[in-house]
Amino acid sequence: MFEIIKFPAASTYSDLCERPSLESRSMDSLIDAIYSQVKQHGDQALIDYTKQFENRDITEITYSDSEISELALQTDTELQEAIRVAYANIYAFHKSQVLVEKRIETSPGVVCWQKSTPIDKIGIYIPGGTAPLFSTILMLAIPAQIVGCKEVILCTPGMHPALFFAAQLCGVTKMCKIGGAQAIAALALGTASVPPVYKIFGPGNQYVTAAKMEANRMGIAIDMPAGPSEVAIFADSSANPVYVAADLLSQAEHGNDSQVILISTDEEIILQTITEIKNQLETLPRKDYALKSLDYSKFILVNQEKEAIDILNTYAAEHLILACENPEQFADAIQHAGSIFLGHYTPEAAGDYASGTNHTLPTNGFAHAYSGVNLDSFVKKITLQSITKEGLKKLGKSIVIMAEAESLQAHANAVKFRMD
Ligand SMILES: NC(=O)c1ccc[n+]([C@@H]2O[C@H](COP(=O)([O-])OP(=O)(O)OC[C@H]3O[C@@H](n4cnc5c(N)ncnc54)[C@H](O)[C@@H]3O)[C@@H](O)[C@H]2O)c1
Ligand SMILES: N[C@H](CO)Cc1c[nH]c[nH+]1
Ligand SMILES: [Zn+2]
Repeated sequence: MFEIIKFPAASTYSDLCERPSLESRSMDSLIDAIYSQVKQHGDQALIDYTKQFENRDITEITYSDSEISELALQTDTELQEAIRVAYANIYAFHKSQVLVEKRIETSPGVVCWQKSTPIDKIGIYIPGGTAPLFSTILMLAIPAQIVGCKEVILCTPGMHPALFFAAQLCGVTKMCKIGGAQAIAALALGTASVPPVYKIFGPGNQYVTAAKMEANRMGIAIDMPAGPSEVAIFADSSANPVYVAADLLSQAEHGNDSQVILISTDEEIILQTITEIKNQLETLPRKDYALKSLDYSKFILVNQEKEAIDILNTYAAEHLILACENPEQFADAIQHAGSIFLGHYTPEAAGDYASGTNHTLPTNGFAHAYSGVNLDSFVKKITLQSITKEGLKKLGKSIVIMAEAESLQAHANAVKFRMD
């Protein structure tokens, strides 16, 4: 579990960058069955699955407004204040991402621009199987609130009062008592109680992820194929092993299949971090999850920073912490990662909760192609253009030549007739 891999002697890039395998094939028939039951039996299927998978009895699918208010009020006042602090920072960072309209005259008399409009109906999944991740509500409902999504349907199997407090604060319009693949199927297909949505957001376990992929195959947009949480840390000799160990454990405690990786140019830092992990594990309530995911962890000793950079760019971590002397310079060399945390006082937990950035990020190497959730995830961008008679006269010749070369005479005519 705590074996040190000496790079490059012992391993190839692909060995080092391997993830815990996700059992997606074996899941297919379960997901098909869940979708087909939800399609046929609607709310009743949701009630039955909630009993079967969670041993929870529900009679209604949605919470009433008064239930939400009563449960929200049970949130500890100190926690309410902490959530408000996080809300303000997340709001400010996401508000700064609003599209500023720019009209570009691409050629004389030809003006093009973009506007963004909200996705009217979205579903947000908030994991609640083993930990009530109310912070994820802030990450998904605040941007939706900023852009003005009309309906925000939240599904969670969790019951923590802060889930209800955060949902109220962020203007969630409907809250459902359901979790797992059945909740995603309900958002995709719609039932009497759950409206079908255009896009589904949110992380979750392998059942949730597989159900989101199925929704995507049906033509419903999803934020990204999110999977088990992961963190990679680069630590040089300036790093503090107590902090590094705490950061690694902060992801390892998420779930059995989380993956944590430490890369260092200093063997002593790795050894001290391993000792610290063992110490800190002793008092962790979720020690069992952390221990399991440490099975997938890697401790890699490199000779120079360049090797670390190459490994990290191949791995494309969901979170990358740079516990080194020159984090800005190091970050400049990173091309693939979900979110980067610079310096000894920037733990990933800050971004998980309250610094302002979004914590819904691409895992499993998807950071090679996907961005994390941001304001753009909640809008569509519409392009607009306006051309004057003079503008069309000038540009028209090129359009006609291209249209005729593509054998599309009607396209050419649409321009020609206006030029004549
Ligand atoms: N990538 C990210 O941004 C991110 C963020 C936070 C959490 N996560 C991940 O989210 C996950 C949360 O998982 P969780 O399990 O705690 O909560 P969850 O809410 O995702 O899943 C719980 C649901 O799974 C369903 N389920 C459980 N066992 C089942 C079975 N045998 N068959 C069918 N359905 C079953 C149940 O319906 C239950 O409601 C973790 O893996 C964590 O790492 C990822
Ligand atoms: N680290 C998780 C994303 O991978 C997000 C989270 C929520 N709460 C704590 N952490
Ligand atoms: Zn976390």
